[in-house]
Amino acid sequence: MSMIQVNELEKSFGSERALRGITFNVEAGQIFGLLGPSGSGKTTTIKIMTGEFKPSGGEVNVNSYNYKQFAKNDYVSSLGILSDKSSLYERLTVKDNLELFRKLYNAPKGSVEKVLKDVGLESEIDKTVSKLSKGMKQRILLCKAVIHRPAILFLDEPTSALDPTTTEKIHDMLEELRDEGTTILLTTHNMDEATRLCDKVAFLYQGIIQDSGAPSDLRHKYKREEVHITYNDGTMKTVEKKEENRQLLNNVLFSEEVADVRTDFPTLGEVFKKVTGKELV
Ligand SMILES: Nc1ncnc2c1ncn2[C@@H]1O[C@H](COP(=O)(O)OP(=O)(O)OP(=O)(O)O)[C@@H](O)[C@H]1O
Repeated sequence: MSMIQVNELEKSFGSERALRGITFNVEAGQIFGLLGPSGSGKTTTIKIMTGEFKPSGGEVNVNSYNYKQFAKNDYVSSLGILSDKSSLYERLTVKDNLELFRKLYNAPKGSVEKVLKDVGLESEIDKTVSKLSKGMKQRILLCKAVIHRPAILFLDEPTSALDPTTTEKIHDMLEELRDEGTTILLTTHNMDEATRLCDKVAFLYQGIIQDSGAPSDLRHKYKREEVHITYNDGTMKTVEKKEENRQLLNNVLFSEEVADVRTDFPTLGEVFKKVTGKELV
């Protein structure tokens, strides 16, 4: 079942076309990654789905709601949102912050303790937010976004500028949420994150989806059919993997003169560069 359906979506700001007709679907229980460099339209796409921006053209349906219904309370309460605008009350404790949101969303008692345990911060429950590290605050923001167990989670760069340990903890939590059936749409610049987490990604560049698919399918699609051979004397040779070289390549595997044989399997970052001509930074 498709949880998110985006069809020929357009968004212009004055004469600037931030989104130029993008189309994609996200299935229920998938983690979908929108990947693109700064200014490619990732945040604009999320803001349309959270009801902050109106589309200039095209169609968007999320969880059976059409974008014209995105201001409805029951739509809004089915979402969890983490963006650079998400914030906490710095002078309140972690518990008081999360209790506020628990009550706002009518989540059951005990949800605060449970969600803090999920991110490994149960021991910080009585700490004042201003005394937490940046990585801890980000994990508490994620707690705030998921305290009511939303059906859909929108995450705008959830791990940017976080250390590897915190990033790992956030990834574990997102995988758990996915396993519980939450549909997650995230934006990232981080290709390792996308490769590890996403069931499907879309490469967004200049407001256009340049290609999309499962990370491993995209890596296979754009791999070069070449074999790099290094001989014992240090010389190297690149041979195209095609029928007329079959005998040569078969022999290489058993040759005593060959030190190393390598094929190209590009990273998702290399695929992005191949498709868009641009580094994903
Ligand atoms: N409120 C706005 N008013 C005018 N232009 C905007 C507005 N929001 C976004 N834009 C423009 O739309 C384009 C896409 O911006 P967007 O924020 O969606 O990019 P992004 O991919 O999320 O970038 P980043 O990775 O830097 O967050 C940019 O050219 C930006 O200047």
